Order: sequence, then C-alpha cells, then structure tokens
Amino acid sequence: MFDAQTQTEERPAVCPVHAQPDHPPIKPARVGILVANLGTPDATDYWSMRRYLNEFLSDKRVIDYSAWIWQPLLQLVILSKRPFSSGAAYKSIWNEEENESPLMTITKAQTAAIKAKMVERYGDDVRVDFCMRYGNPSTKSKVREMVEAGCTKILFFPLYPHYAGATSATANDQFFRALMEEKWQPIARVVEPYFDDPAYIEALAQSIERAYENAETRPQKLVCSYHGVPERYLREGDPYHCQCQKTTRLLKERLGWDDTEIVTTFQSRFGPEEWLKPYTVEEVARLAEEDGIKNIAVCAPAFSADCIETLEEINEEIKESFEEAGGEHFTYIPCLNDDPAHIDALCGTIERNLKGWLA
Ligand SMILES: C=CC1=C(C)c2cc3[nH]c(cc4nc(cc5[nH]c(cc1n2)c(C)c5CCC(=O)O)C(CCC(=O)O)=C4C)c(C)c3C=C
Ligand SMILES: [Fe+2]
Ligand SMILES: [Fe+2]
Repeated sequence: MFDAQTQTEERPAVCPVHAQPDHPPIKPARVGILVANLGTPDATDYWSMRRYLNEFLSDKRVIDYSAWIWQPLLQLVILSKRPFSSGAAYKSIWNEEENESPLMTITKAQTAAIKAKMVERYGDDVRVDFCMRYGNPSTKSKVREMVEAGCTKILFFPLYPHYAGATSATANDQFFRALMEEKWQPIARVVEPYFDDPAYIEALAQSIERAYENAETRPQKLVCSYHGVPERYLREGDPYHCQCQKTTRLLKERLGWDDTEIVTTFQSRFGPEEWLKPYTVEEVARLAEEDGIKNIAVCAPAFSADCIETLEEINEEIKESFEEAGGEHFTYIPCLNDDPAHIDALCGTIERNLKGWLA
C-alpha cells in the first residue's frame, strides 16, 4: 500500500536497487517547454561573427551544396569578408546595455512571459526555457538541463510561424541530436507551424492597426516582407512560400482590405541563385518609381522577434531603397516580440500541443 510517510520504505518493493546509496536520485516528473530560435553571435568582433556564421552557413539545411564545393568557398572567401560587414551591421543594432543582440534580449523576454503564464497555470510541474539552433545557449545544453531537472517529457517549440527546412526542420534536427545523447530519453513532441493560427493573425492585425492609427498619413501599401529562401527549395517541396502567402491572405481578410493595399515580398537574398520573388528591396523601389507610391508600411510576419534582418535590413537598407526611388514616408512595424497578444497566441499553441500531458 502506498503511504507518503513511508514512501522510501515502500519503494524497494517496486525496485530493490532504489534503496542502494549509489542509485541515481529520482526527481518528481515534470514537463519541459523548450522554445528555440535561430541564434545570434555572442559579440560583433571578427572571430565571434566568424564562429556564428560558420556554424550557420555550414548547415546543410540552410545551404545544401555539396561540401566539396561549398566548404572551400565558405572558409576561404565568404568567411574572410562577411564577418566584417555583418559585424558592422550587428554593431548598429546591438543592445549595449545588456551587451547582446536584440534577438537574444527579445527571446529572453518572450520566454519569461511564456514561463509566467505556464507556471501560473501548472506550477512546478512545468519548466520553461529557450535555446538557440546556432551558438548559445545551445540546444544540447538546454535539453541536458531539462533532463537533469526531471523533465521526462519535452515539448520543443521552434519560434517560426512558417515551416522551412532552413529554420524549423534544422531546429528539430538539433533537438533530436541532443536527445540521442540522453540515457533516459524524454518523450518528445515538436510544435507545428502556426502561420494560420487565428490568434497569431489577430496579433499581427492589431499591431498593423496600431501602426496605421499612429501614422501621420495612412500608408498606401503594406509590404509583408518575409525572409527569403532559394526558389529551388520551393520546387523541391518546401512549403514555406505557400505558408507565407497564406499568412498575407488571412491578414488581408482580417483587416478587411483588398489586394491593392497589401503585397507579399521576400528579403535577405544570399548568393547567386534566384530566391523567392519579388525581392523586397526591389519591390519597394518599384512601388515608388513605377506606381508613384510615396507612403508605405513594412511588416515582417516570418520573424517572431526583431533581429538583424528587420532592424538593420528592413529599417535601414530597404528604407533607403524606397527613399532613393522617391518614396517619402516609410513606417517599419516591429515584430510581435513580447506583445501580450503574441504571448497569448504562443501560449495557445503550446496548450494545444501539450494535450494530455498536464492536468
Ligand atoms: C544563406 C542562406 C540563408 C537562408 C536559406 C536563410 C533562411 C532563413 N533565415 C531566417 C531567419 C533569420 N535569419 C537571420 C540571419 C541570417 N540569415 C542568413 C542566411 C540565410 N537565412 C545569414 C547569413 C544571417 C546572418 C546575418 C547576416 O550575416 O546577414 C536571422 C537573424 C539572427 C540575428 O542574430 O539577428 C533570423 C531570425 C528565416 C525565417 C529563414 C527562412 C525561412
Ligand atoms: Fe536567415
Ligand atoms: Fe506557393
């Protein structure tokens, strides 16, 4: 018979080895919620940038060329120059107070907000933390910590609204690699993409409505700029492009707009291949030059947190492209970051994926 008072005396009946002094301690079973983002350099100097870019750009899910061709080009050409230019770009947006990149600061804030809600609901039965696919804190170190803390189940949540091999899949790969090293492997689930979740669309729509209310004059066009991938990835079966198009359509429907008010574009082209089009940097210039549009707003629905690609590329490079082509008013609408409506949407997605794991 089980009796809390005599719990330790009762255990040997189930497992006699328990009573022995070298038996590993048995911790109360908990559920881990591990959110994951892309990763970011530890600092902006050449070697920190090179380490980060090397890990990122050596990932076959990101760049799928044969290593025989790609590695010499990467090590000898790209990594001799890009750490300087990318380092300068990161420097222009660096969070000097915390000495970290904005992506790190925002991921920490999102995790803290998710944790507060989950702990309020489930108490000590859950543990919430974050990890990065590249750099620190590594996925492996966070899986280890969760197992050490007694997590016998882990829900892994790549913080990308849209599935892409280059983002969600590689984050999941890294999670499964980390599980390979655990003697007592936790039961694992991965969260599905949430590009069409009504709560995510609602949070996006509200952020756009707020920006439009605060704009001096109403923007004539909303540019939804998604991170690009090579066009070939779409032909090879990656659904990223279609999921991005659907987010824009749902957003347009929620806002009650017509096709003339909103456009989907893709940014951050890298290398000589064709990437998903239209390219944001060219489309904003075309809107100004050919369509005579003077006032645009740009949002970035594929990014759950502001980062180099939004704060520097959109709000500096793409803005410049628009203004040089004759554009006058450029409004950047920040990512959802730790906006309460976003945190609610993320927690809703977590709850759906936790079904059956917590009472
Ligand atoms: C070279 C190929 C790249 C592919 C394919 C790619 C896909 C992709 N990336 C994101 C999200 C982010 N990317 C970020 C930075 C970044 N991306 C690439 C290259 C590819 N991305 C590079 C080289 C960099 C580093 C910056 C630079 O040197 O230009 C970031 C920001 C990280 C930060 O620290 O701020 C995010 C986020 C998505 C969503 C995606 C495909 C769907
Ligand atoms: Fe990227
Ligand atoms: Fe498509």
